[in-house]
Parts: sequence; C-alpha cells; structure tokens
Amino acid sequence: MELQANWVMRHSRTYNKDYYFNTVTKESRWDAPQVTEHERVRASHLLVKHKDSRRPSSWKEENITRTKEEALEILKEFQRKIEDGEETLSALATNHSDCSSAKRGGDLGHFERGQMQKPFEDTAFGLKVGELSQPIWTDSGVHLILRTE
Ligand SMILES: O=C(N[C@H](Cc1nc2ccccc2[nH]1)C(=O)O)c1cc2ccccc2s1
Repeated sequence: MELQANWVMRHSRTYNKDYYFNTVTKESRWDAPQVTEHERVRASHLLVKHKDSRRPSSWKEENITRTKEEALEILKEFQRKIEDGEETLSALATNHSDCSSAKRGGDLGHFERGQMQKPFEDTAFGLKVGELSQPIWTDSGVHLILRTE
C-alpha cells in the first residue's frame, strides 16, 4: 500500500508488531497514514460544443449547429497543435473555446470534487500537474483539459 511521503514502516520488538514512523517529523503511529488524494485541483480547458450540447450557444456562436463528429474533429486538430508544441491550450481556448472561461484562457480556477460534471471531474483529478487530457465528453460538449495545479 502506498504510504504518504516521509512515512516508513518499522517493527516494534517490545510489542512485536509493525508501526509507522515519519522520518521528518519523527512522529510514530500504529496505524498507517492513508494517502489522501488531492482535495482540489486547478485546470484549464478548451470546449467545442455541438448542436446537442446542454447549451448550444456561446460567446462565439449564438446558435451552434455542428454535429458531435464535427466537434470532435475540430478538437482533435487543437489537440494535435498543443501536443506538437505549435499552440498552447490557453491561446487556443481564448480564441476557440465555447466556454465563457475562454476569456480567462480557459482557466476554471480551483475546484473540488462535486463541482464539475462527473466525467470532467474524474478526468481532471486523474491528471498529473501539467498533463493534457484526451478529448472527453460532458453534456456541454467535448473538452481538452490541462491540469495546472
Ligand atoms: O460551465 C461553464 N461554462 C459553460 C460550458 C462548460 N461546461 C463545462 C463542464 C465542465 C467543466 C467546464 C465547463 N464549461 C458555458 O459557458 O456554457 C463554466 C464557465 C466558467 C468560467 C470560469 C470558471 C468556471 C466556469 S464553469
């Protein structure tokens, strides 16, 4: 089982059982300190909506009529540019994201679990800082997510 940083398992001869020792704080415990996953993350995203999106409208386009397939093709082209280092997600989100966060380079700020649509949350919490997601679908459309904190 993964231990939190600086914790090591030791064996107590007095009680003949294992205990846990923090090499930095010198604290010792009988119970293993569980790894608590990060409580909140910060992420930016680029959203391409389609005609069946929850709100098929954006600052860019009053009435969005593209199909889901077209939205995905558009997003995959953005993904290629970001992965090739040709463009940044922030620059592409500013000009092309159908989310109002486009005005902030796609930055959504910090959020905890329970705040965003589940597929988005699960993907964001599964990313390492600096990692870009694959295209993911929510009721809003198809997104690329970049975890920033
Ligand atoms: O829900 C929003 N915008 C929707 C589109 C959308 N749907 C999302 C679903 C998950 C994460 C971000 C998402 N953005 C819209 O503009 O139709 C948000 C905009 C902003 C702006 C700043 C910070 C948070 C948010 S959440």
